[in-house]
Amino acid sequence: MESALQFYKLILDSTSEHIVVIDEQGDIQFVNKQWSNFGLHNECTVGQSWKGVNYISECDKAAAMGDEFGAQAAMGIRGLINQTLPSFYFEYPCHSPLEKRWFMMHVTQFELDGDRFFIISHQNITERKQVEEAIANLAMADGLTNIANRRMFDQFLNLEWRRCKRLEKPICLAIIDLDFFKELNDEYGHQKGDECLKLVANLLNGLAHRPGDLAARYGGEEFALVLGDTQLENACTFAQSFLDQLAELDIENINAPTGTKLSASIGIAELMPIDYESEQDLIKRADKLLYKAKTNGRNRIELDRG
Ligand SMILES: Nc1nc2c(ncn2[C@@H]2O[C@H](COP(=O)(O)OP(=O)(O)OP(=O)(O)O)[C@@H](O)[C@H]2O)c(=O)[nH]1
Repeated sequence: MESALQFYKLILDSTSEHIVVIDEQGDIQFVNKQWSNFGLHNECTVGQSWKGVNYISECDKAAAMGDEFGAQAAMGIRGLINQTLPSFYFEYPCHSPLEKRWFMMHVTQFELDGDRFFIISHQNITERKQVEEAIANLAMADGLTNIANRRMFDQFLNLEWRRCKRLEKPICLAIIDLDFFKELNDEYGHQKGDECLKLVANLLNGLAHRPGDLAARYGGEEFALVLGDTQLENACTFAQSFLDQLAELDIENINAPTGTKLSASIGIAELMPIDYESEQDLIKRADKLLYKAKTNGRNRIELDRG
């Protein structure tokens, strides 16, 4: 009997999952070695001295301190205890100061001599999450310039528009189009054109500092700069700084009818989202202003406040 118990304990201690078993009140009845070790290495005192500890109360305490994952865990476990859920599973981040980590929590149950017990296992799924994040980033980045692509731009602008609406703050959008880029491609080749697009993307990305800012490739030789919670005057300063830096790069475009260097035209619109239907109003305005900058001679900024 003793050796059979030892046998099963060794199996549970050898698995990579962190396992804890609780009773119907939430009191911990068993933990495996991985669970204790995780507590030990993460300054969690419950890991070693788990006897008499109520797991659900620990989740509730974490939830009360603002940990939404603690709240979710407690809700799932209670769902099994109340028999409103057959099993429960969720994924949560658990980052340490040194590394990003994610875990999957899975709760199942068993009965012994009329008593119900609940097995809560935690599995490290960091590698899978990292792959998912990398794929998501690839889907959001422009393949040539590595800045945000159109899809990312659309999502970001929608979120930022809604944030500024809630805050009753203005939002600016600058659409930037390189002048006579066809002439540059035709004269110096497509590869040189690609290099220029990367340089331009770098300049714009350097201007997007705050969490509400985003530089994106909007189309072929068109870029966009979203500046949330920003006044038109400040957006104009950014745009002028971009034109100055582009001029400093001194990129030849010998056949451009307006000069011999690569330049850009910019349309900037500022709107208060609370006064408008959607972010499409902002795009339409910035587009119109870009058209105005093109027809007014290029290498310039046209701006307007709604
Ligand atoms: N090298 C390169 N060129 C691109 C890329 N995407 C778009 N283009 C080129 O950008 C040029 C855009 O031409 P147009 O729309 O006529 O615009 P433009 O010559 O810049 O003239 P304006 O905008 O009127 O000043 C075309 O020659 C496209 O082939 C790209 O990824 N790489």
